[in-house]
Amino acid sequence: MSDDVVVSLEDLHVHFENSRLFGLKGAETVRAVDGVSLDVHENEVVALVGESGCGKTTLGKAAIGLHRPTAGSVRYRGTDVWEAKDARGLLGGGDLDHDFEEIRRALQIVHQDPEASLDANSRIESILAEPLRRWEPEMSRTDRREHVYGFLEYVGLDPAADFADRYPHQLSGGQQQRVALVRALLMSPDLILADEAISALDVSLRINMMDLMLRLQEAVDTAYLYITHDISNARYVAKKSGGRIGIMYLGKLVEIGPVDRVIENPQHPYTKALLWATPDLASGERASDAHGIEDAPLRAIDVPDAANPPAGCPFHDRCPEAREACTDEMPPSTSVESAHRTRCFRADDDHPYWESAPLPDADEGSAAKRSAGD
Ligand SMILES: Nc1ncnc2c1ncn2[C@@H]1O[C@H](COP(=O)(O)OP(=O)(O)OP(=O)(O)O)[C@@H](O)[C@H]1O
Repeated sequence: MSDDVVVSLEDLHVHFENSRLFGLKGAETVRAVDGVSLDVHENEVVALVGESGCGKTTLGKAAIGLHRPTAGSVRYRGTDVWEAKDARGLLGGGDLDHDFEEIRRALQIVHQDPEASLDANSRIESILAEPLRRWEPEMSRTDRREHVYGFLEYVGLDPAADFADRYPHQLSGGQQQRVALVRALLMSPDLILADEAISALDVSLRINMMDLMLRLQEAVDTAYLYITHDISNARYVAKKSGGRIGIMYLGKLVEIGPVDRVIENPQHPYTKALLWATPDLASGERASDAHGIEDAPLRAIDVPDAANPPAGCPFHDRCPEAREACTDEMPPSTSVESAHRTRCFRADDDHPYWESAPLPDADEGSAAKRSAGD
């Protein structure tokens, strides 16, 4: 992993004010992202996983400058993205190292639904030439076409001239997604937010698409923030690229680290629950077998309301290891081993957590086991 950080999130919060009952009962605040710090390095793949509504998309969009933080910061190579945006048009661009146009070009997105993201009324060649016209105005028409055709062939849309001449609806979902990927790559981005980029594709095409994304990543030197609700996919892309996996729960990044460490030595009880629930992508085995977990390691199945999360650690009401201490405050980010970090008191052997009482219906067996170990 390069030491150069492309995007840095520091104590990032993105909150939404939603009106309740059509405005009749005031507003509620959804803490979609609630205090996340994360650095994404050059050429790195960071796969973010979590249940629906945990804030993955909001975090990803904030990381590429599409959501303004409620608090905290998003920096591109050291420049505050929103300072750069607000400085647009100012004389000297606010004296920032990177202006907003440069940042916008450097941070790209590939959406879940490629058809919706491609202009239905334009041919593929025109869709792909447009960013080049904008960002490489010096490029001749012939060079632009050569560039576009080269990329189309590289992603398997061959003969390129044939695909270039089609409209998006004349392509399959997998072909559309490859066009969307090419469009992002033509900007020579530093980071691509791939938001559930394969989940709309047939299962049989998903591995091909993940492999293609990784091949392109190496070819054009970009980093990926890869968002998925499926830990098997996250593991696949992170493992193949030597990247990291981050686990989100109700707006918090509860665990992050190199893929093997997170998968083979999960620290957060929520990560263990996700692994338990997920059949292995390659072998079809449940990870639970590897961890020897017999029953679902959860006290409650339902995810709490994002507008009204439990106090303290938001996972405590589902966590089989929860104790009184977990109801008071959110655990800090604690290092388990070099780059592997978790936000759980259990990572700190000296934390008062170990002396506090297990919650009434928590898994007393595992709590007692730990006490005996002490
Ligand atoms: N523009 C918005 N206005 C109000 N609330 C929003 C907005 N966008 C997201 N939310 C809320 O913020 C929370 C996080 O949503 P987000 O889409 O980031 O989660 P996610 O993990 O990406 O979920 P999914 O996998 O279902 O897309 C959810 O409770 C969602 O309803």
